[in-house]
Amino acid sequence: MPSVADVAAHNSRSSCWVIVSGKAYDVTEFLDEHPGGARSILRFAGRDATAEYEPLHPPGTIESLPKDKHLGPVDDLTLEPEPTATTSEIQTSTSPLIMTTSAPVILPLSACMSLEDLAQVAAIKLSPRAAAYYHSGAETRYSRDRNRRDWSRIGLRPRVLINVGPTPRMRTNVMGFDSSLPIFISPAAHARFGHPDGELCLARTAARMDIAQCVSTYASMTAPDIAAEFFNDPHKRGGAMFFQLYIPRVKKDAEKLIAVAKKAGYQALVVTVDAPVIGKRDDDDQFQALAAAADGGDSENKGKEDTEETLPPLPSQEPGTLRAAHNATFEWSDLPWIRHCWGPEHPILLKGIQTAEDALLATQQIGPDGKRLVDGIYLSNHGGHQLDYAPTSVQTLLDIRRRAPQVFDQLPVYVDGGVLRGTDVIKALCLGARAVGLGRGFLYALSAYGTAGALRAVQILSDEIQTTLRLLGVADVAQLDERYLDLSEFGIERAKL
Ligand code: HEM
Ligand SMILES: Cc1cc2nc3c(=O)[nH]c(=O)nc-3n(C[C@H](O)[C@H](O)[C@H](O)COP(=O)(O)O)c2cc1C
Repeated sequence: MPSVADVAAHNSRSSCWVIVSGKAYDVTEFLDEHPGGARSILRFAGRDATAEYEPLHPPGTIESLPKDKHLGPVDDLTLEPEPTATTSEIQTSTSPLIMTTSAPVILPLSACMSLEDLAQVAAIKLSPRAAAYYHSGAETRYSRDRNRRDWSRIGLRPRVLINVGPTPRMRTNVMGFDSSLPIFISPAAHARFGHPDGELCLARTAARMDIAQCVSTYASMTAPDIAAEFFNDPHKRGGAMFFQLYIPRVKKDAEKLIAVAKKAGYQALVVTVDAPVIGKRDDDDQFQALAAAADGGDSENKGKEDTEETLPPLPSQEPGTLRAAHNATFEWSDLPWIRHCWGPEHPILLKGIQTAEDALLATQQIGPDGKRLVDGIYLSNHGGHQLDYAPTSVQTLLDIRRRAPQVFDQLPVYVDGGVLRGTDVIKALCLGARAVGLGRGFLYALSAYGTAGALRAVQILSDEIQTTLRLLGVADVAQLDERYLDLSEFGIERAKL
């Protein structure tokens, strides 16, 4: 049984032991294989890494190391774990607060009237590390910010004196599954950064509010545990469970992920195609660098000034890290392989389509059985996390409408990016989307108030969608179209009456 002192003696790249949940592991050989990069582990060489490791990795992750690397329980864990920079008040150069308030008051849930309110509570509650991760955007953050802005550049044109009845119809079909609302939960990694129940909060919300949840490959809980929470929820009214797949570098790993998702009962596969490499998010990278510096640098360079020799590589230059962990060779011709692994019964969506050209190509992918390989396209720029200056979903919707309008007749189109209001959802539907996903909206809601926060977010959106429909004079979301929009800010004028 190793002692804390034994572990502390293995504090370098040449011999690196860490403690996680009271047990010691030899991670020396694993360092260069770690998708989060060697440096993120080296910071904890010879120390307790639980606080950093735990919210990021699903249970069972470190247990998958070869058995001979399990060194057993640490016998004198009476020592207080060292505080690490994870919990300190590190702020990146852009201080990524979600929203600034002159007086940071935590609104009670009952007083949260919008998703912005929930985001404001989250901004106060989230650790700086989590705020950096959730709020970050690629490079100049242009795409992230434009996502939100573009919805506000579209005006609404209400028709009056129309009897829409007391409750306009909001139900729709999302990937073959009935949904109480034209919204769904976009896949987002690391929900346990925001709340200890992480993705389970969202699974309960999907089940109880009868909407779909798309679970990330990098969820902080296992895909089977999240699905079990959804399917066994005692208050379940409906909903659906989709699995989001990043194609890993090793094809066999993709096959394993798909097999696990199928076995767990996931009902649609959402293949993310905009991430052959992870985007350059300065806030995130800077946070990690500041945290390492606050800890005194990695064990080999502790206390030393940054010099040409000691300067750590940029995250993308570390071998095998997250930036390079995805399969950069995946292409259209691989879709039959994905369909083969996933099987014919359940739908496949491509997430991250950003041009009319690719939307059209998606409709043209035909399998050996003569059927379409893809059942829907999902327009997204990944919340501005991937390619900076990539188009917003509004721009891509307009691009498809102008250059390949037949796409809308051939495949259902889903969108996300910058959506926080019922009016945003309505605008997307008017432009031809079937349903709209929210990423940060749900991350902030669960970070603010766990399951109750996420449930509240759906209630708010439902209320806003319903109010908007009534004020527009529309009785059913299926009746929405471009006539209800003012697109003059995009240079699109209406024909004469
Ligand atoms: C015990 C010490 C460990 C620490 C401190 C640690 C830390 C981290 C950090 C900070 C990231 C996020 C990197 C980013 O988002 O930029 C990460 C990602 C990752 N780690 Fe670890 N890790 C540890 C062990 C492991 C082990 C043992 C495995 C697998 C056997 C693993 C698998 C992964 C994977 C797959 C990711 C990428 C997906 C994700 O972002 O969740 N990690 N890790
Ligand atoms: C913190 C965070 C994590 C994300 N993780 C994933 C992921 O694991 N897989 C994925 O396909 N998309 C991921 N996305 C992108 C979302 O699915 C979605 O496209 C985006 O959040 C929509 O923009 P919004 O956050 O403005 O709603 C993530 C986005 C954020 C903000």
